[in-house]
Amino acid sequence: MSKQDEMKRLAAEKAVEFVPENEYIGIGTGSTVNFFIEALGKSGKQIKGAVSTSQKSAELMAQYGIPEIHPNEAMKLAVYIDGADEINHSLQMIKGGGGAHLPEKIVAKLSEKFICIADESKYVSRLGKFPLPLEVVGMARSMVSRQIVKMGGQPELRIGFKSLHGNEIVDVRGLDLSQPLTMERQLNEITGIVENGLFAERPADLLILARENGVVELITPH
Ligand SMILES: O=C[C@H](O)[C@H](O)[C@H](O)COP(=O)(O)O
Repeated sequence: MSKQDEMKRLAAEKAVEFVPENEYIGIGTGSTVNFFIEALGKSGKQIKGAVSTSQKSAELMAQYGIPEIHPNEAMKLAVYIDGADEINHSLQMIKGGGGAHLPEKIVAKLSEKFICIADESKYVSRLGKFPLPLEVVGMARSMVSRQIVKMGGQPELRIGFKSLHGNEIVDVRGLDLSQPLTMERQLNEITGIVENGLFAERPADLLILARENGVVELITPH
């Protein structure tokens, strides 16, 4: 296992301690969350059910005997566990490297507590090195891209990729993300953008960060 995977596994295993029994929870998407699903399944912890944010996570949950529920069946989720592509010191994030940020944002907003699990390479003082994913309705792709260029960004279509809801993903570099909440709202006002990958309105409440030396830190927003 690579050093980075080892860190992801450590953070994911720690997160299992924060899962309450007999509650509904949310489970995100990605390589870090895959370790979490495995660790939760093997822990023997009993939950009422979990909302998943992708087909891949749902399949893995089934493999480990974790019961799935539809988001519309859950009034609220006790906790949501997910990874991030970047997370800053206020625990605001860029997500959507796997194109799952729309369901992830819905599940995050349904959850009382959002716990992000990550290796130390994801923890940054300023968001923006990782390209920001936009989920875009196909017929608006060019129109949205022109708008993004006017805002100073460089849009790039993720070729051959469709989101869970059949939309396209445009990855954007070069936007000024120094005010993540303002930018999150501004982008979602553009007609044709279904959702962007900034999580500033609903940041994480806790970051479980695994360091290369094997230390796992619990970080709250500051
Ligand atoms: O769309 C994908 C999600 O937002 C993931 O949480 C994010 O891309 C991090 O994935 P990974 O744990 O594979 O780095």
